[in-house]
Amino acid sequence: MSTNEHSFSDAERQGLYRAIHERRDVRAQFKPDPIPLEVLARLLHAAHHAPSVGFMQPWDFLVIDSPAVRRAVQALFERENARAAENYQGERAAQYRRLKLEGILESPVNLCITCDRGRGGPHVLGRNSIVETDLFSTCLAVQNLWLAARAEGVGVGWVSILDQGQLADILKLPDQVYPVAYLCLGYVSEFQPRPELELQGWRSRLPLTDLLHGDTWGEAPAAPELAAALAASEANSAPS
Ligand SMILES: Cc1cc2c(cc1C)N(C[C@H](O)[C@H](O)[C@H](O)COP(=O)(O)O)c1[nH]c(=O)[nH]c(=O)c1N2
Repeated sequence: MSTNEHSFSDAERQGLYRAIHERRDVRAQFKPDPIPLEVLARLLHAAHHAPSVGFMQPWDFLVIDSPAVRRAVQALFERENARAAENYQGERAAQYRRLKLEGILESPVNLCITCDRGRGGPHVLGRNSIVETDLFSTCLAVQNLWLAARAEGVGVGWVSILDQGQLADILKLPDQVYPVAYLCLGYVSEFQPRPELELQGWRSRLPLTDLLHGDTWGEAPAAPELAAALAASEANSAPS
C-alpha cells in the first residue's frame, strides 16, 4: 500500500477503515446497559469536530431522557410507519411490515442532532449559493458520531420515519431549528456483518464499479485501471 509521511500507521488506518466498513444501522440488537458518560462525551466531541460550511457548527444535541418524550416519538413513528407501509403492495408490503425500523424504547440513549438554520447570521461563508450546506454539515456531524460509536462498540440507529414538524413540536425546538437526525444509541448483542436491509433481502449494495463515471455522466473513466483497482479492492474489503 502506498503511504507517505502524513499517513497514519497501518494499525490506525485499519482501525479507521474497520469502523467505516463495520458501522451498522442498529435497531434490533440493543442491550439496556447504560453508556458511560465519558463514552457519550467522546461521541459528542467526535460529532462536534465535523466539518461545517463557514465553520458554522449549526448543530445542537438533545439528549433525551424523559420516558414520556420517547413514548411520544415512538407513537409518532408508529403513525408515520403505517403511512409509509401504504407505499407497498402484496408480499413487499408484508415484508416491509416485518422490518424492525427503530429502537426508540429499547435503546438506553436517544439523541436528536439538530441544525440551527440561522446560526452564524444571515450570511455564512460558503453558504451563499447552496443554502442547504448547513444541513449537509449537520449530516457530517451525525456520521462522525456514528463512526466513533462503532469504534467504541456502541450501536447507532437513525430513525427518519417521523414527521419533522411534529417531532420539532415534541422536542420544543425553536422555529429555525430543524431536527436532522433522531438517533438511538446503545451497546449491542451483535453488529450484523451486512446491512439489515440486505440480510432481509430488501435491497443489496450496488457494485461500486457501476457507479463510476468519467468526465461526464455515463462516460468511462480516463484510467480504465481505476475500475480494475475498485473491483479488486471491493473483493478484498470487509463484508459488504
Ligand atoms: C438519513 C438516513 C435515515 C435513515 C437511515 C439511514 C440514513 C443515512 N436508516 C439506516 C439505513 O437503512 C441503513 O444505513 C442502510 O440500510 C445501510 O445499512 P448500514 O447502515 O450499513 O447498516 C434507517 N433505518 C431504519 O431502520 N429506519 C430509519 O428510519 C432509517 N432512516
